[in-house]
Amino acid sequence: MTEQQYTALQTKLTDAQYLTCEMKDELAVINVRHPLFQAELTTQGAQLLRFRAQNRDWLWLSDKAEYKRGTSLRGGIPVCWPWFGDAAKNPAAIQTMISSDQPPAHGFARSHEWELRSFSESDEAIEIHLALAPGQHPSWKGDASVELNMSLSSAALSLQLTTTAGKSPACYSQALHTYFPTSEIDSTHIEGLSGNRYIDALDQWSEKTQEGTVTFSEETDRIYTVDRPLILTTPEYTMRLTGNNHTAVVWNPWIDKSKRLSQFDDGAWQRMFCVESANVMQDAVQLQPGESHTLEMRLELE
Ligand SMILES: O=P(O)(O)OC[C@H]1O[C@H](O)[C@H](O)[C@@H](O)[C@@H]1O
Repeated sequence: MTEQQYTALQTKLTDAQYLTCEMKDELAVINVRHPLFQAELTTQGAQLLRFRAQNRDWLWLSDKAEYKRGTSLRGGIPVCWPWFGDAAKNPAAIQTMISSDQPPAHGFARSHEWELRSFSESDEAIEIHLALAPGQHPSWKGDASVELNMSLSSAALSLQLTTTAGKSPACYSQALHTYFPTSEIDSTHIEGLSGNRYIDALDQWSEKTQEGTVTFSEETDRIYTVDRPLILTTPEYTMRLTGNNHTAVVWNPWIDKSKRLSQFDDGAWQRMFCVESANVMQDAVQLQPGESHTLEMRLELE
């Protein structure tokens, strides 16, 4: 973020009651200190890093997270857009939009600076609206724009990621890559996927069917078909995850991959898991010029 952008951010927040900003190492951070909940987000990537309400941390953030320009922080909710994961694994229509030989994993939105467009505050809730300006992304030929709305309250955390096609059609995949905390991965499970098809990225991308509850006992990297609310249970909490997406990625790096991950403690796989609200593979989005699509996700403690 340039000095000019940071000054603009400070000016926008001058009259805010519960929002302040500061520089943490290389990144601008917005702190939310509401009587009922607290949060922290970076304008880079429009990444929510922490959310605390009802005496619980709802998101996991790595102890080794680095506030560096051009790199997504490990934890919170990175925004993956306009492709998910390895670009080469995306549908052909998405790959043709990419103009780089070495496209970054999960697209570029998570490592680019976003702009705080507006916010609103009340006794119960705060809304924060951020946007990534179109036309400044060397690795992509598209001209679509993307905006993220965060709705924070003590009852629910909800995000809406809206893409609007420009003058040309848009085809993209995306995910709100949520990191959840747990004190014990062995006692953590996900309900709501039984009987659903999934692609196992760790078994040559073969298709399988989920039988019963999803538990973690090895490295896990799967793209599930979703058709109902997901219930996440850890020793500390039960959370309900809903949305309008038809795919979700479930991920835990387990022991070996943890050692290779950036900003990640070797033992951190025991204390986190990801359930990513996504539109990937067959659920990728196609828009005609001027059309919009919104990916919605909502979290509530049970
Ligand atoms: O390390 P990152 O680029 O942030 O990716 C972290 C993880 O994201 C997703 O869950 C993918 O399915 C995984 O294959 C990947 O390892």
